[in-house]
Amino acid sequence: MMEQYKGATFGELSPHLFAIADSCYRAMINEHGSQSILVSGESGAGKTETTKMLMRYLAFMGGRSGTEGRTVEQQVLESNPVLEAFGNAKTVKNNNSSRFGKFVEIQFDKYGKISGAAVRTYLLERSRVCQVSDPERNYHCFYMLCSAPPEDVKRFKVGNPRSFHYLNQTSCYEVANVDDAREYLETRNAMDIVGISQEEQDAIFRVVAAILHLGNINFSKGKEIDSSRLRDEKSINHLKIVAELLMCDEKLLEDSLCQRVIVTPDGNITKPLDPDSALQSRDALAKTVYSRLFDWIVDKINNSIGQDPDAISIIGVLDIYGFESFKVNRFAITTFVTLQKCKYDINSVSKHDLLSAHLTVLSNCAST
Ligand SMILES: Nc1ncnc2c1ncn2[C@@H]1O[C@H](COP(=O)(O)OP(=O)(O)OP(=O)(O)O)[C@@H](O)[C@H]1O
Repeated sequence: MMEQYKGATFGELSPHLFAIADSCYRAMINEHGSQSILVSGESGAGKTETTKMLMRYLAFMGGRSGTEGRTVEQQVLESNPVLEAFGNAKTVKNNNSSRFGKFVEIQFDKYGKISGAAVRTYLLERSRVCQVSDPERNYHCFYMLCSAPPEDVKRFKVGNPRSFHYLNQTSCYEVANVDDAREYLETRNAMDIVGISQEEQDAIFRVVAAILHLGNINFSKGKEIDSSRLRDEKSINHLKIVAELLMCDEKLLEDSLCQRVIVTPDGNITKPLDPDSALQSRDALAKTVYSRLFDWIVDKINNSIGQDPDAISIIGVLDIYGFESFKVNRFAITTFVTLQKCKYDINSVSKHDLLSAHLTVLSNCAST
């Protein structure tokens, strides 16, 4: 199919994503300018699969033959299973839904050959780490770790996913035709390929396990007014495990959950948190640690692939978030507020205005 579309005039053959990739590659060569392909559509429409096929076509056109070792394009394609383990989850619409935006930048030299690449990710859905509802699941990596070989389950102190609060808010633990135990081994294998060492892999899964235990820490009222303390022996035990896995001081960890530090010009003031606020600070920590882990993995992949500072042009492929429809959509509410701030009358808003409001919200999210 790639051979058929290679060099064919656009529109001459049936519509195909290879026709788009081919005209994009030719435009880059003939007009000496960088190009971008935007892949958009509803969740589950096939954007991520399309992005992978577009990359295969660009590798077919711009790949180097006879290169020793793994080529840039192979490495980009091989990074997908790692990104999907940490950034994809089962949703209502798609068993393998990307919960982040991805811009793959493929760099070309003056001969039109691929010389480097970079993967940039946007707006990982952090809330999923702590909050998930039926019939959806949390990120794949959590279930993979719980289904790991017995020695790893013991080493990372995990077990049945039903015993973790961040996983048992929904009754969905398995995905049809997906074997989490096999996916765990395949993800570790994919990590080997993208240059993540065994030691680093262990550290990654320690963080994943720590987040699961963090979610099982609960609080009750402390002695002082509006203060909190660990609720019971179970919570104390989970805190100990988190501190051990994250290699941090147990007391400092507890303080960071039960207290808030206010920075003032006259010095720092420590204020206790009530049990509800302590729960919020627990969830905030889990979300922050997870999104930093994700960013670290993306950086690691980029270092391993390698960039070409002398690239003549690039082809970017943007795989954006799939559109979804919720009963309560907080993003839409934020957009509505933004529209009101912009003094729009909501009843006379055109699609174009709505889109620019969405973009304003997106860029605000990105900058905060
Ligand atoms: N070209 C294809 N051939 C066969 N199956 C496909 C193809 N494209 C997509 N699918 C099927 O549809 C599912 C959803 O595709 P994909 O994950 O690419 O959707 P998406 O648009 O990226 O969704 P989201 O926005 O939720 O991430 C895939 O897991 C696969 O089973």
